[in-house]
Amino acid sequence: MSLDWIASPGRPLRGEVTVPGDKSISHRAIMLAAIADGSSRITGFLEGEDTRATARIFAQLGVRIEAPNPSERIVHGVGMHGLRASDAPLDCGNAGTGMRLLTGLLAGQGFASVLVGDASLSKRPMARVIEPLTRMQAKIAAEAGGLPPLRIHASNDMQGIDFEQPVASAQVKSAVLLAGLYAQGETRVHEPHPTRDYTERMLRAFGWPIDFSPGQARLSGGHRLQATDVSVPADFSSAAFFLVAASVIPGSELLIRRVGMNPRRTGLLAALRLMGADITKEYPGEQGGEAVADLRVRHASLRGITVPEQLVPDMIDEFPALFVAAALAEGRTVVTGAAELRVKESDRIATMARGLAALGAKIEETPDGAIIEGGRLQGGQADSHGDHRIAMSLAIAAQRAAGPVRIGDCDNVATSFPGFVELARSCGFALETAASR
Ligand SMILES: O=C(O)C1=C[C@@H](OP(=O)(O)O)[C@@H](O)[C@H](O)C1
Ligand SMILES: C=C(OP(=O)(O)O)C(=O)O
Repeated sequence: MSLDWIASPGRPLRGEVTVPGDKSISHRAIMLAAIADGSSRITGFLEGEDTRATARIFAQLGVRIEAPNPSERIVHGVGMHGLRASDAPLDCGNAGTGMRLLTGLLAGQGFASVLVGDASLSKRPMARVIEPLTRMQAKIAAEAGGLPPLRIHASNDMQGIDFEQPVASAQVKSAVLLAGLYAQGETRVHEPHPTRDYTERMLRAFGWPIDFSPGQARLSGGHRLQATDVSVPADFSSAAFFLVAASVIPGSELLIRRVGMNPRRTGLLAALRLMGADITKEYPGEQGGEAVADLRVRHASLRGITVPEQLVPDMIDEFPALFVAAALAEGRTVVTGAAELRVKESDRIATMARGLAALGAKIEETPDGAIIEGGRLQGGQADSHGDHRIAMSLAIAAQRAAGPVRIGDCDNVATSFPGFVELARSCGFALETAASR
């Protein structure tokens, strides 16, 4: 039985919130710690379904992982060649990041693996990783159309490549770099636009020689990783829902604590500020080698903008929330260059267009974005299509609707944001859960 949410017009948001650990960093921390020499302690680990699936997979591959406390893992690394075959398929759940990065990491092992996922992940394109990995001599079979399950055969003769990436994707870049650890010679990746660089930064933290700058990365195979402790900052993408919610609900003022501020993640901050948002950065610092800050957000009257295309990769997961801000702003917002949204957990252009239209918004889909006329929202029914970010975005929209909104199929929020309902309520959201009808 799945869960619906009933979200109602809310009161001003007030107080302080701390959102869970970064999903991208948590996946990578488990992966690198698993193939390092020695034991690594991960703190701030995201207890989400996606990252727990990745941890479970490494346990299946013979890595001992302890969980002494919530959000903490001790990973007893088995070294570069210590992973062992699993008889059972490796279930990545809902996680594109898990599946794509694991495909790269497992491509150069001396044993075969099968990667599977849930209904949503089973529809997501994997050819984008299979193609470069095949050029590196990996042997990977997919279903028709390059879809999961992926059957990865043993390969002991991976070769480095010089890869010109057609789409800006940190997952594809990371898959190629992780395969490059096991390849002979040099692996180079060039991106059409810089994307999040967590794999590169974490490889360096684990002692692997790597050269990288925005838009390019280069490493050679044949080294080893040394265990290190990883302190995971709070996920900007989870903070994003509170940034938008407090911006659009009159009378709100929220403080969001110690949020990861890697510039490849904070495009939404720039977009919201262009719209007139009142968000200030306080106490900038560092956590686990990443920039962090407290973010203070106060309600402001937002106006529509044309979202600069160069911001798109830096806010790729934040468009569902941005669409809500746009639907409540004065004037027109235009999004272009964001066709990647169509191959996420759902087609996020279509699901947001449908969801917001059901609440009376004027929103027109385009092949690579949307045109949204700001205005008023009404109550009604909207479906998240099992997509965590759509569910949370619609819950924000409902805080400004004229009546309650029933949001269908919200279980998957636990993939990235366990505890969202409780945290949202604690600062003023009107949000109830109910069994699906
Ligand atoms: O590398 C990562 O951790 C991620 C990269 C992005 O995907 P793409 O690489 O497909 O753009 C993002 O949407 C996803 O949530 C996490
Ligand atoms: C796209 C996302 O994640 P993934 O690709 O890992 O499923 C997301 O969290 O918005």
